[in-house]
Amino acid sequence: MQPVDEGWQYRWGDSPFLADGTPLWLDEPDSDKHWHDIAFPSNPPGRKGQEHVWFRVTLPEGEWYAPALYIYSVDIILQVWFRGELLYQYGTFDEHGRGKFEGWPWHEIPLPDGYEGETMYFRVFSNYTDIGLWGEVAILDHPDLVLHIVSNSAESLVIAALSGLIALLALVFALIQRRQRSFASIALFAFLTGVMLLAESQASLLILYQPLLWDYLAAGSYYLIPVALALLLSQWLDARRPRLVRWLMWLHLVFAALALMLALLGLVNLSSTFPVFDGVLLISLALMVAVVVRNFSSLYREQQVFLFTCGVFIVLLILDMAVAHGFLPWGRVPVSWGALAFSLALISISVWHYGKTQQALHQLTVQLEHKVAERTARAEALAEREVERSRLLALESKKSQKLADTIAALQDCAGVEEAFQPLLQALPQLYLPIAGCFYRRNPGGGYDRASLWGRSAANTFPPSLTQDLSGLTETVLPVRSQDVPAQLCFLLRIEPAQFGNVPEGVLLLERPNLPDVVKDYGTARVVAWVYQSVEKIGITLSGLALRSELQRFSYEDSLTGLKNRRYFDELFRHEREVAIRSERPLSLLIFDIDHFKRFNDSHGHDAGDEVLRMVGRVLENCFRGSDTVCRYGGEEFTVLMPGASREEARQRAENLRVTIAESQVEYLGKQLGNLTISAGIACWPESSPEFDELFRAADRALYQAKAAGRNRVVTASV
Ligand SMILES: Nc1nc2c(ncn2[C@@H]2O[C@H](COP(=O)(O)OP(=O)(O)OP(=O)(O)O)[C@@H](O)[C@H]2O)c(=O)[nH]1
Repeated sequence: MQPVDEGWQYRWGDSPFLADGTPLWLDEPDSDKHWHDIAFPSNPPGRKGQEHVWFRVTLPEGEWYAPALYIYSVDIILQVWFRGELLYQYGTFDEHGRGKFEGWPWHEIPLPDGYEGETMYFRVFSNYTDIGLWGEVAILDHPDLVLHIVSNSAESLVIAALSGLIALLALVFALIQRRQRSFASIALFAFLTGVMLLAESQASLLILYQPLLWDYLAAGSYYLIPVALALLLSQWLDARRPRLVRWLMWLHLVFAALALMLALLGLVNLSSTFPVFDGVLLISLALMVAVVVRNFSSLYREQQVFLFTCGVFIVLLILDMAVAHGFLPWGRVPVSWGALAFSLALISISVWHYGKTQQALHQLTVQLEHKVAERTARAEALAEREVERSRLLALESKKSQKLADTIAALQDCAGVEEAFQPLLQALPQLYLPIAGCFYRRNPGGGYDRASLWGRSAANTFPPSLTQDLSGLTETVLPVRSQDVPAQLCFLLRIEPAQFGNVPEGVLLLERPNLPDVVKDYGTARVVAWVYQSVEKIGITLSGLALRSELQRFSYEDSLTGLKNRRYFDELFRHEREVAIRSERPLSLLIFDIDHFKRFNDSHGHDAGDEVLRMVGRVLENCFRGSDTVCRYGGEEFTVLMPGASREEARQRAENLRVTIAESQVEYLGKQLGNLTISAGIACWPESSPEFDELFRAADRALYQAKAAGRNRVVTASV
């Protein structure tokens, strides 16, 4: 490639044309004074609003197969004259030599043989800020030119493709992610960058030779880049209400739409919108930079990196702009490198994010697995606990049923003594599988082992306990599962107790050994149940004791301790049946104390009571166990003697009479003399074949004894 960078001359204005269309300036004698030297055929000094300029150059020596003159770009339309002929034209010149902007393509002008040393003329029209050729002008072979173009553009094409790919990926993310708007803005930014790089690359014309179309695309994407940037910024700084940024976004959007529309309608030249845009861009970039700098610290690290690369990209764009407007000498500004930096930043951020996401996912998976394992274990424990709980409940309900049966059996008993038999039998069934032992109070006041159950219970529980139950601590509610002692002690109390408030029995149990899963609450529950069961048994036995006591009271004479009249009446009926059935005799003795009124009167009622008690004691000794002695009322007594004949009865009565007559009555240390009794006897069937007459017969005999002078026994005869 041979740069054409020497011998350039320019001449403001447009050449007049001969009738055959040849410009006069091509072959004007004495023309050198109109032509001025210039280092490069671009923007000659002293334009003063002129829209036409001519350049000429003498083509240098060179050896080429198919030489062509390569011009990077032209502002804005061009005719190339060589050897008096129009060799090349870009754009359409009207009769005034003016024309419309038709894009900024690169130009290849094939050179005829022997061009070396000859002068080439360039007629340029421009109503744009710049006028003239632009970039570089050089001679090279056609294939080399193609290669040159391709290699010039390779970088941009690759980066454009990369940007396109990123745009696509960001678009996909925008569709599937939550932070859609950010991704959509990044997609737009990357897409615009890609399009701009492709459209601005020289190779685009090799793909499709539509310079104006590519320029529209370049302009559109270029104009919209600040829109994407502002959009992104406004989203990232959403919390800070970046009104200025939004306003700039709308400004650029409206500008892009207006510029492209007006250019397409032919109302303005597309080229003339560039300087305006660049001016606006400079201002809005400065404002956006200010906003970013102010809020930089509130952004995420990746946003900062992204904005930093955007900044690099924008600086390159500004440099490119400065070159385009001639503020800087021509040189290729690596705008694509800015885009590359942007793409790489995005890729790195994505990779970093991916890594972080993977890491977070991994952690999440580990956490989830951990949680699942934890929950499974908890569920299993709960299930196990539930099984054990229902087992415990089933056992409890079985035992409660057993307790109910036991209580019912106890209630059927006539008294406490009788009740202890079924109770001792029931205890092992009530409390197993808890090993235990029940002690019953002995007459000496200590406690003897009465029932023992469960493995190793014999070694655990001693055969007896001392009266004071030393070494034992009574278990009382409430208990906490954690505090349950190794040995439990429950006292069985019966009210009213025969011996005051002393327990009638002691239940010792080992601590219930429950499965771990129910231990925390189950142990206390079982202990409470046992406690309540002992209480219930105690209450039941107390009921029995009370019942016996009441029964005793209803049949007993409280003064003498002998059976009373009610008892006598019932017994008499019973013995009557037995006697009739067994045909055994039944004798009845009725007696009363002689002149008891007199005794009472002379010694007092209390002394009389003592006499009655004394008679009671004598009676207990004078009769057999099978004979029943009753106080029939007042000072009148009866003795029922089953199986006793009349004679036997008489003898016992006589024995009684003598014993009483001989007994000294002593009251309050004073001897009160002797008393006598009178008695009447009747015997079935000897003295009274009619049973119903038996009592009356005995009574009559008593009356006869009284009448006969008292202190005697009269036997009723038939
Ligand atoms: N101290 C005492 N006196 C009683 C009790 N029950 C009845 N008496 C008395 O017993 C006396 C019975 O008197 P009577 O029925 O006249 O008979 P008596 O004086 O024993 O005369 P005879 O039977 O004819 O010998 C009355 O004075 C009653 O008050 C009692 O529980 N205690």
